[in-house]
Amino acid sequence: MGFGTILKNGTKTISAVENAISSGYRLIDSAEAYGNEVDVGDGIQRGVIENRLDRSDIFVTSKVWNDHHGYRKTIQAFETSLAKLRVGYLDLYLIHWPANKKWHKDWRELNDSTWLALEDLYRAGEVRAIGVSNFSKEQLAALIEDNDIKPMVNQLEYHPGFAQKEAAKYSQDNDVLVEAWRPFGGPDSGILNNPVITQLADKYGCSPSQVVLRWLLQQKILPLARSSNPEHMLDNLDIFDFELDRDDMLQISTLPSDDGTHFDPETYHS
Ligand SMILES: NC(=O)C1=CN([C@@H]2O[C@H](COP(=O)(O)OP(=O)(O)OC[C@H]3O[C@@H](n4cnc5c(N)ncnc54)[C@H](OP(=O)(O)O)[C@@H]3O)[C@@H](O)[C@H]2O)C=CC1
Ligand SMILES: O=C1CO[C@H](CO)[C@@H](O)[C@@H]1O
Repeated sequence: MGFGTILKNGTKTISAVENAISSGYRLIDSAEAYGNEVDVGDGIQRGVIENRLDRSDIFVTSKVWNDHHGYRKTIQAFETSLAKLRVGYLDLYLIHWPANKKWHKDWRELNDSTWLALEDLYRAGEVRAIGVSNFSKEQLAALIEDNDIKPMVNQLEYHPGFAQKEAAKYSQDNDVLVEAWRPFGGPDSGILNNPVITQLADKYGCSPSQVVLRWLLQQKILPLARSSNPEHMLDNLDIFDFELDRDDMLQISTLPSDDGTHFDPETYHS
C-alpha cells in the first residue's frame, strides 16, 4: 500500500506524510510535478525520527516531469528531486508520462533517451528501482524492445470506472508491477458513494474505500491512496483480513465509466 502526496499547502503536506508514516505507510509516492518535494522530505524525516525508523524502512518514489525528458535534463531533474527530498537515494524513479506520437514525431527515441538516464542512475546505485508511469501497451512494448533494462513498475490511472486493462495486463504479463494512481478517482469523484461500492461495503462490513483497495490488490495492483485524515489513513491500511468474491470483483470491474477526467497516454501533453 502506497501513500500519495498531491497535497497543496506546505504544513499540510509535512503533517500528512509524517502521520502516514506513523499510521504504518512505508511507500511514499512523490513527483517533481507536485511542487512539494521539500515538504514531503520534511514529512519523511519527521516520520522516521518520530517512529524510530531508519531511512531504509521507507520506500521513496519520485518522477521526472514532461519538460525534463531526454538524457541530460532527466539526470538534472533527478539530482534536483534528490536534493529537495534529502533522502540520500531514491527507491524508485519513474518517467511520469511518456512522450507520445501526437506531440513528438521522435516519441520512441525521446522515451529511450530518458530511459537511458534512468538506467544509468540505477547502475550507479542512485536509485534502487526504475520504471514508468502512464505508458500504454505500445509505449511500454517499444521501451522494452529498445533497451537493456526492463521497467520494474508502470504506474497507471486505474480505478473503478476507469481501469486501463490493456496496459495493466501487458505490464503484468511482462513482470512489470502495476501501481494504481488516483484509486478513489480523486476528491470529487463519486466512486466512494457509488451504490455498487457502498452495498459491497455493507456486505463485507468495511468502508467503501476498503472495497476499492481490495479490488485493486486482488488484481495484484499496488494502490497509491492519498488522505489528510488520520482515520482514513488507518482505514486504507486495514484491508488484509478479508477478500472480495469473484462475482463482486466482476461487478466492480464492469461498472460503467465514471465522470472523472481521464488522461490518455497516447495524447496527454502538459
Ligand atoms: N503518476 C501519475 O500520473 C499520477 C499519480 N498520482 C499519485 O496517486 C496518488 C493518489 O491520487 P489522488 O489524486 O491524490 O487521489 P485519491 O484517489 O487517492 O483520492 C484522494 C481523496 O480520497 C479521499 N479519501 C482517502 N481515503 C478515504 C477514506 N478512507 N474515506 C473517504 N475518503 C477518503 C481523500 O480525502 P481525505 O483527505 O479527507 O481522506 C481525498 O479527497 C497521488 O497523491 C499521487 O501520489 C496521482 C495522479 C497522477
Ligand atoms: O501526477 C499527476 C497529478 O495529476 C495531474 C493531473 O491533475 C496529472 O497530470 C499528473 O500525472
